[in-house]
Amino acid sequence: MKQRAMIIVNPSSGTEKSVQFKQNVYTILVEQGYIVKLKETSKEGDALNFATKASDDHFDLITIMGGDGTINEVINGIAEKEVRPSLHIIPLGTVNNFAKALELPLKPQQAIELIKNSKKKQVDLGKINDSYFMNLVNIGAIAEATYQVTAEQKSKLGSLAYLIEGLKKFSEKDLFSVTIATEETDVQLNVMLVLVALTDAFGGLKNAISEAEVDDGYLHVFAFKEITNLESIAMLKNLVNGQLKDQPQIEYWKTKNLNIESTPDKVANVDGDEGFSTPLHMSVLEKHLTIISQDN
Ligand SMILES: Nc1ncnc2c1ncn2[C@@H]1O[C@H](COP(=O)(O)OP(=O)(O)OP(=O)(O)O)[C@@H](O)[C@H]1O
Repeated sequence: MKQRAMIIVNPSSGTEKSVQFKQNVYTILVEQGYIVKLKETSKEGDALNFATKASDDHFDLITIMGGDGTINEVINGIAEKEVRPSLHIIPLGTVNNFAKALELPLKPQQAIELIKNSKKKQVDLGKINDSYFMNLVNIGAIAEATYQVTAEQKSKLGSLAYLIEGLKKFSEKDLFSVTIATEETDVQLNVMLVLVALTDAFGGLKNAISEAEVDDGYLHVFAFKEITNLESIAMLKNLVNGQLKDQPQIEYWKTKNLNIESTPDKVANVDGDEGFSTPLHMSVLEKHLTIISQDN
C-alpha cells in the first residue's frame, strides 16, 4: 500500500515563505511515492486538529511548514496516539529553536529535500500537566519578557528580542519563591527564573544548554537565584558558551520527573507561548517522536 503524507502549512509563520515552497514540498512527496494531503491553518488550534486526524487516519508522515508554535501544536495532536506519524520539519518560523536543536537544515529547500534520504531520529518529548512540549519551559523573568515581545520586534530581532526583554526584567530583581522537587532533591529557593530544557537550543542559540541532548531521556533544570546587573552580563556570556551551570548563582539538576510550585503563582512559558500556571508537573517520554533528520 502507498504511504500517506499530510502537509500542515501555517501561512502566517515567520517570513511567510510557505507560498514559495508549498508546491516543491508537494511535488517531492509525490515523487517519493506518497499520497499527499495539504492542509492550511487559519487560526490557533488548527495544526493540532489536523495532526490528530492524521494520526487517527494512520498517516505515515506529517510535513510541518511553520515555526515552533506550529510544531508544538502538531506534537500535542499526536503525543497520546499509539501510532504516530514521522515528522518532517520545514522551519519557516522566526526563531526555529527546535530545528536548530535537531541540527535540521534551516534553508527551506534543503529541509524539503531531507525526505529523499529517509533518515530518522527518535527524540524525547516533555509532558507538562495535560500538555506536551519539545523545547523549553520557563517561569519568571524570561517568561514574562516573552509575553511583552511584540510580533514586530520578534520578526525584526528574532531571538535577540527575547534576550533584550529578558535582561530588562532581570534588572527589576523580581524574586519569587519556588519549591523544586526532582527524584533526588526537594528544595525551596528564591529565584528570578526557572528554566527546564529538553534540547540544547535556547531562544534560537544552539548549544546554550550544553548538558541537554534531544534523546537523553532527561529534563534539565536550571534555577536562577538573585543576579545583579553585572553578573547578568557574565551570565549572557555563559549562556552563549553553553556554560550556564558554571554560574555560581545558578543551580542545576537533571531528572525524569519534576514538580514546581511557586509563591505567588506564575504562568509558565511553554515552547515560546503562554502556558499553564504553577503548580507544574513535568516528565519525559523518552524517544517518543520520530523526526526526518540528517542522521540517525
Ligand atoms: N493563518 C493563520 N494566521 C494567523 N495566525 C495563525 C494562522 N495559522 C496559525 N496561526 C497561529 O500562528 C502561531 C505562530 O506560528 P509559528 O510559531 O509557526 O510561527 P512563528 O511565531 O513565526 O515561529 P517561531 O515560533 O519559530 O518564532 C501558531 O501558534 C498559531 O496559533
